[in-house]
Amino acid sequence: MYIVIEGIDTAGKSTQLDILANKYKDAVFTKEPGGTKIGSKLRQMVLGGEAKSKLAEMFLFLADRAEHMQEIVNKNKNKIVISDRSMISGIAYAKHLPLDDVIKLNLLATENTLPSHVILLKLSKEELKKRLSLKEHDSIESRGIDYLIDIQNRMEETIKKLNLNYIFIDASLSIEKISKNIEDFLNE
Ligand SMILES: Nc1ncnc2c1ncn2[C@@H]1O[C@H](COP(=O)(O)OP(=O)(O)O)[C@@H](O)[C@H]1O
Ligand SMILES: Cc1cn([C@H]2C[C@H](O)[C@@H](COP(=O)(O)OP(=O)(O)O)O2)c(=O)[nH]c1=O
Repeated sequence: MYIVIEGIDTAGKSTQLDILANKYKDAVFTKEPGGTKIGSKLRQMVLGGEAKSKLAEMFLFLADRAEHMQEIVNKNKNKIVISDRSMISGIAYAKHLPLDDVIKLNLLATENTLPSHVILLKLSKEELKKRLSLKEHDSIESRGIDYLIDIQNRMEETIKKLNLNYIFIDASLSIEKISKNIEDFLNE
């Protein structure tokens, strides 16, 4: 199983991953960007906002993704792998490029491996505003509310287009309800 949890910043991914970590003690928990040795360097570079070119930024994420796929996901095929973000973020955040082109680049980076289960936590604009106001922003988050809602829509579109096995969950439900929905989905 290769399970990914997706959602824009503050959707509640880390909160649900903490709960999953208690339930799936033998699973491999990982993240993009930054799940590998070189990935942690790429993460620092990309989230620090050093890249002036949007294309350069996307290729840094793609380099991270290729290494992560080979070293973490593919090397643990006999285990449950649960990842904070995936190619779905990669495709959705590369908003300046046509969806089909970015999908092709991402499939190249992942050697066509797709997640077996996708959990998308979806925020309303109002809830997103509330949550962002409580948080210190990195260079990507500080691009704004409408930007992030657009990304969320692109995540939905990507998941449907790739024909993935998914659940969309209202991220403003209680933490317990969300966790129950996730559990039911993974046990289907
Ligand atoms: N279901 C929820 N209802 C209300 N607040 C939540 C919920 N899930 C998470 N939060 C809060 O929202 C903020 C962002 O959650 P977090 O899990 O860090 O999101 P992400 O990892 O997606 O950025 C945190 O302050 C967290 O406590
Ligand atoms: C995986 C990925 C993330 N991102 C963005 C989404 C986030 O704003 C940021 C890093 O995500 P994340 O690790 O969720 O940050 P945080 O620790 O602050 O929750 O990078 C992309 O732009 N492209 C990508 O391919």
